[in-house]
Amino acid sequence: MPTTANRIQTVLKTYNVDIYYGTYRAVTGVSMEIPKNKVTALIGPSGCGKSTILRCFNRLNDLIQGFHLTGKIEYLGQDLYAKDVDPVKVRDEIGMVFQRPNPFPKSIYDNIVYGPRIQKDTRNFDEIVETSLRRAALWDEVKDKLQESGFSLSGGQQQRLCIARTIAAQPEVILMDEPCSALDPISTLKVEELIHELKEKYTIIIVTHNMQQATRVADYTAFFNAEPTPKGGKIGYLVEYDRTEVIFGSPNEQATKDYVSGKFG
Ligand SMILES: Nc1ncnc2c1ncn2[C@@H]1O[C@H](COP(=O)(O)OP(=O)(O)OP(=O)(O)O)[C@@H](O)[C@H]1O
Repeated sequence: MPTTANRIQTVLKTYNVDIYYGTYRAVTGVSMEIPKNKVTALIGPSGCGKSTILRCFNRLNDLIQGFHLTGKIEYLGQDLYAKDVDPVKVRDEIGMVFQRPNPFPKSIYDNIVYGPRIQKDTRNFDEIVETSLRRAALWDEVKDKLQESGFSLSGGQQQRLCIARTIAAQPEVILMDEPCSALDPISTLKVEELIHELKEKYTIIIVTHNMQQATRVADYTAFFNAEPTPKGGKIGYLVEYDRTEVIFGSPNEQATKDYVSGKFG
């Protein structure tokens, strides 16, 4: 477990977190630590709360009416939900890449500098654009057409543009919610290679339905499951969290074994 590896620095830590939408408790009792400069995958059957948890890490659920959580989430040792924490700043430090590429209806260049412009960033914008696109492994493909629309790119390029846009805000953590589910196999491979490179500089948490993808990209994997509730709903919980090779090779829990061997999902 990441918890026992003293040398690994923890970036995010959850303490017995329960997450509610109104009176409905979607997720219960999640305690986990996210190690720095590693890729952590969240896997589990549909509805077990993977995206719900992911969105709590950058306070994106705040935008949903009725959302609240109990327990605690710490980011670099600070309470992420403390009253004086600005959720907009949190989202710069903990960026998000979504399932479907969502470039803004602007040029490639303006997509990248969108955040820095709002933040009144004093860095040189040309440099931000080049560095972010290079880190997202897209520079060579777009350097001669920076003023063209982000929509002129292929789906896979658009997703790398969105990753570059996230990088331009200088995040510490990048959250990815099924970032390859709308991409073809070759674009998927490129994004997976990129994830490998990005972890040198960033901490990555990825939700994926694709178990091969988890084994390819993740250092650690958290398996979530859901139990039916008496009221007919489902409640999600963390079953097992360990190094990816343990989760897929010799998990401790029977449910993990069954899930990773495809017995349910
Ligand atoms: N905005 C919302 N309002 C109310 N309930 C929600 C909302 N978002 C998610 N839920 C509920 O919370 C539970 C967990 O959903 P979530 O999307 O986090 O699961 P998931 O594991 O990511 O699922 P999937 O793999 O299908 O994307 C589900 O029962 C879902 O219906």
